[in-house]
Amino acid sequence: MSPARYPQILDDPLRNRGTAFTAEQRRVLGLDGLLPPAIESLDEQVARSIEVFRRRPRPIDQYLYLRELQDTNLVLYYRLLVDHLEEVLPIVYTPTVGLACQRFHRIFRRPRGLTLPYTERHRLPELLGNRRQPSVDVIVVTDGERILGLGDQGSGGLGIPIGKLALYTAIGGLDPGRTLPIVLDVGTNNEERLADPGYLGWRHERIAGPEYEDFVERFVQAVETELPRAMIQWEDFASHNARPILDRYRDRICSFNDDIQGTAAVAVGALRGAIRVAGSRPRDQRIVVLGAGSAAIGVADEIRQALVDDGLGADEARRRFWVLDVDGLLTEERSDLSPEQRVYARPASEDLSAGATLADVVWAVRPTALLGLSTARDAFTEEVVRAMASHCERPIIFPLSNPTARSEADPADLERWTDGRALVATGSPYPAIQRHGGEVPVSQSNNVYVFPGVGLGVVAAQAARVTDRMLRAGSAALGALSPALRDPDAPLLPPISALRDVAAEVALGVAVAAVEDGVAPERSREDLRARIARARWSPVYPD
Ligand SMILES: NC(=O)c1ccc[n+]([C@@H]2O[C@H](COP(=O)([O-])OP(=O)(O)OC[C@H]3O[C@@H](n4cnc5c(N)ncnc54)[C@H](O)[C@@H]3O)[C@@H](O)[C@H]2O)c1
Ligand SMILES: O=C(O)C[C@H](O)C(=O)O
Ligand SMILES: [Mg+2]
Repeated sequence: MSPARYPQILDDPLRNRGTAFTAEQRRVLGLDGLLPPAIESLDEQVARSIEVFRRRPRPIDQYLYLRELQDTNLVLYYRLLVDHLEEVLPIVYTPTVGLACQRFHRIFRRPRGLTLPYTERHRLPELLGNRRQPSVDVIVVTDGERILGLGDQGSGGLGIPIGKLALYTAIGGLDPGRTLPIVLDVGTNNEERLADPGYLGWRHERIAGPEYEDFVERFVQAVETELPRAMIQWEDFASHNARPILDRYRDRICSFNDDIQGTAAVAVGALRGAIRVAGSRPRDQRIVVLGAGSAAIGVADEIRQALVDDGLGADEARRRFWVLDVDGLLTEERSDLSPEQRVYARPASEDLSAGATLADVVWAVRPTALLGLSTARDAFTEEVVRAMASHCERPIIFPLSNPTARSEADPADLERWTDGRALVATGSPYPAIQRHGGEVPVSQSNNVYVFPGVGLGVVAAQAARVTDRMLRAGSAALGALSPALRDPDAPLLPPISALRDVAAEVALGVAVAAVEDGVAPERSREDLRARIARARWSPVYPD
C-alpha cells in the first residue's frame, strides 16, 4: 500500500488554480485524478463561474457562492470581481453583505480573518499570531455594534470587514494575502441573537466603559507588536465609540474611520459635482442633514470646511446647517448632544424648536441640499421632497443610509416628485432611472469610492499616519473625476466599472498629501505614481 500524498496546494486559496492547472503542473504536483480532466484558462473559469453565480436563486445564495470561491481560489475570485464588478458589488458588499452579517452564524463554513473575544483579552498577541497571513498591509476591524443601518450584529459583524477587504483587493489592488479582517467580540445587546441557540459569538451583553476601552487598547497594542506596519480601518462602530476611538488613535497609529472620514470624502466629492450642475457655489448652500450619528457629523464637518474654503467665515458656515436626529432638530436647549453635535445646535432665538420635524425644517429653511444618514427608511417623504423642489430649481437630495431597506428615499420617487430636477446620489445601489425614454444611472455615494484608494496610497507611500489632508486630497481627486463637471446631464460620480481607475487617482492624491504632511518618506509625484502602479496585485496565475 503506497502512502497517500494529497497535495496541500488544492486547499490553499492563494495558490490553488483548480481546473486551470496545466497537464504538466498536474503531473508534477500530483494532482492527476483529483481534478476533472478538462483544462480551462482563467477566462474560461470566469465565464463558467459567472454563469453558476447567475443561476443562484437569491442574493444570499450568490453571496455564499462567491464566499466559497474566495475560500477556494483567490485569483479566480478576484478576476471574477474585477471583470463583473458592477454585477457582483451589490452581493459582495452593500446591501447583501448586511444580510450575510445578520445570518452569519447560519452560513458560517470556514474561518476567514480573526474573531477576538473579550474573554481572551489577555492573549490577543497570541490570537493575532494564529492568523494565516505572515505580513499584513491593511486591517479592517469592527466590533459589530452598528452594522450598516442594521444595528448590533455581534460577532456576525465580521462579514463587513471581509466585504470591505475584498474591495481593497478588487478595486484598490491590494495583495489579498496581506489583508486581515477582524471582529472584536465584546458581546451583543441584540436580544434576538442572545436568545438564538445557534448564535456563535460570545453570549454576553456588550462590554462598555473602561473595560471596553481597555480591550480596544489591548487590541491596538497587540497590532503594534505583531503587525507594526499595518494600517487599521475602523468600521461600523456605534457613534459613542467611533469618534473617541478615532481621536484616541489617529495620531498614534496609522488608522482612519471609514464611516466618518471615508463617507465624508465621497459625499463632498459628489456634492461638489451637484453644486456645479446646479450652477451654484459651496458658499451659497443651505444644508439639512437627517441623522446626527458619526457618519452624519463627519459629512457635515467636511462640507462645512468646503464652505469655509469657498469664502464663508467659520460661524457663517456653521449656521448653514440644520441637523436632525431621532428626537428632532439639534438646538441649543437640548442637553443630550455630544460636543461634535453641539457645533450644529441651532440658537434658541430661532423660530424652529427642538421638536421641529423634517417637514417643518424644510419649509422654514428652504434648503438647497438634503442629506440622509439616519437609517430612517422613506424619511424623505413626498411632502418633504415637493416642499424642497417648490423653492429650489435643482434640489440636491442624497439618501445615503444603507442598506437599501434603510434608505431615506427611492431615486425613482425623487425623480417623479421633482419632475426630474433633483440631483441624486444614494448610499446603496439602485437601478437606473427612466428619463425622456432613456436611462440615467444613479450615483452611489458610498465610501467604496474612497477607502480602496486610501489603502493603496498609504501602502505605496509607506505612510505612517492617515491625516485629514490625505483624505481631503483623496476627496478632491474623486471630485475632479465627476462626469457632471463636464456634462450637467451626466452622473455625479464615475460609474462603478471605473472604480479601479478612481482608486489609482485617489491613491495618488493621498500619497502626495502624505509626503507633504511629513508622514511618508520624501518622494516625487511621478515616483509615487509609479509606486502605486507597482503596488497593485493583479488576479492572474503567475508563470
Ligand atoms: N453612504 C455611505 O457611504 C455611508 C457611510 C457610512 C454610514 N452610512 C449609513 O448612514 C447611516 C447612519 O450611520 P451612523 O454611523 O451615523 O449611525 P448612527 O446609529 O450613529 O446614527 C444614526 C443617526 O440617525 C438618527 N436617527 C435614527 N432614526 C431617525 C429618524 N427616524 N429620524 C431622524 N433621525 C434618525 C439617530 O438619532 C442618529 O443620530 C447608516 O445607515 C449607515 O449605513 C452610509
Ligand atoms: O458599508 C457601506 O456600504 C458603507 C458604509 O461603510 C456604511 O456603514 O454604511
Ligand atoms: Mg461602514
